[in-house]
Amino acid sequence: MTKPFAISGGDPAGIGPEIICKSWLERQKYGLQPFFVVGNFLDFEGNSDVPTVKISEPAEALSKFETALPVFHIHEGDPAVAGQPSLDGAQCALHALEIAVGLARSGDAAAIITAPVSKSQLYQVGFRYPGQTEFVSERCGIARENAVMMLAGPSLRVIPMTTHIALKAVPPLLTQELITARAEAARKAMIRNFGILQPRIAVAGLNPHAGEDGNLGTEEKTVMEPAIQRLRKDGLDISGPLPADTMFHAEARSRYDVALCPYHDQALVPLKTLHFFDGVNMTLGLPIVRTSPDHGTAFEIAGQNKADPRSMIAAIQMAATAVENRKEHDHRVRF
Ligand SMILES: NC(=O)C1=CN([C@@H]2O[C@H](COP(=O)(O)OP(=O)(O)OC[C@H]3O[C@@H](n4cnc5c(N)ncnc54)[C@H](O)[C@@H]3O)[C@@H](O)[C@H]2O)C=CC1
Ligand SMILES: NCC(=O)COP(=O)(O)O
Repeated sequence: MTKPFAISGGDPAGIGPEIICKSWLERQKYGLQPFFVVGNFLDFEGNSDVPTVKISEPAEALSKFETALPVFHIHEGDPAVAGQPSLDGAQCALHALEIAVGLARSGDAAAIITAPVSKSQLYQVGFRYPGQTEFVSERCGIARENAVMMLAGPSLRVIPMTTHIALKAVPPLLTQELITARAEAARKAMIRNFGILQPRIAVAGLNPHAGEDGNLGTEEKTVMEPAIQRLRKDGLDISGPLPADTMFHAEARSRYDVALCPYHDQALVPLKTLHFFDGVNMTLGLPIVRTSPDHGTAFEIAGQNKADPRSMIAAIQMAATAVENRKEHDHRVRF
């Protein structure tokens, strides 16, 4: 590994600084690649007993990482007050995200790991994206509607085919084109990021009991089945639409590598139930590697030394896995 990872600091009033500092403390135990954090130096200096060092070039992180947490200082301002989000903190989070993506795009960072942001705080400072997934995708030249979110833990990977939208907006968006695009993205992502050369994809139905043969909703018959059949003809190992209530127990999970779900909570409820403390959010289809812990800012416990860093550690580890696998498997995938 010749380039360090960039971690965008997230909302500085949340648990981001704490889980980043704790991850640095655990760097040897978990064999973490060198990383640096992008944010306001003051939010990390004195945040805990972790030594910090200001860097002005990402490459400096490589030599400094063993003895201190390297901070790429990009935002002037007072340090945030833990648990009290502010507009200045939201600006800092947004600025850090922008810079970190740029460093990954330019190749100065080997990957980007994003600490949690508060979407409602970001919306107050002009952020116009559903989430970081769409922001990072657009910065990489991919239209936001083509951004693909995946959450993954040791025993489950899920892709919500629609993300941060109201439930009533889901059925009109669930088209054959969307299912096809998400399935193709899933297939490529399994190969290039995880080295799963023949990925098995399962698709959850939209309605209870996957529509009960058209009696509890028709989207399965009119939209989902035709899309899945065509994908199967094209050579994908894809099953469904499956009743969502019975596809997440252990034996069912052993039959697929990734599950596509029509809407956010259908995917994230099983994932966070199984893997809240070691789940990772990864954006698929990007020229760069972007991962994130699966949880949010947890303002109510910020600054109290209660935050569990394992999801952040898993996000750093998954980024390293993806970087390595891409070297070996990217040539297998046509973009
Ligand atoms: N990747 C991201 O940037 C994400 C950001 N969010 C944002 O986070 C904010 C808060 O969202 P919530 O729904 O409350 O979810 P949350 O994940 O921040 O908190 C849910 C519950 O889990 C606890 N928790 C979360 N992370 C923890 C950790 N590492 N260790 C110990 N306890 C932890 C919290 O204290 C709370 O009880 C929202 O503004 C949302 O937009 C939510 C999910 C992901
Ligand atoms: N529910 C997942 C989540 O909020 C993460 O979103 P993103 O900001 O990574 O797009």
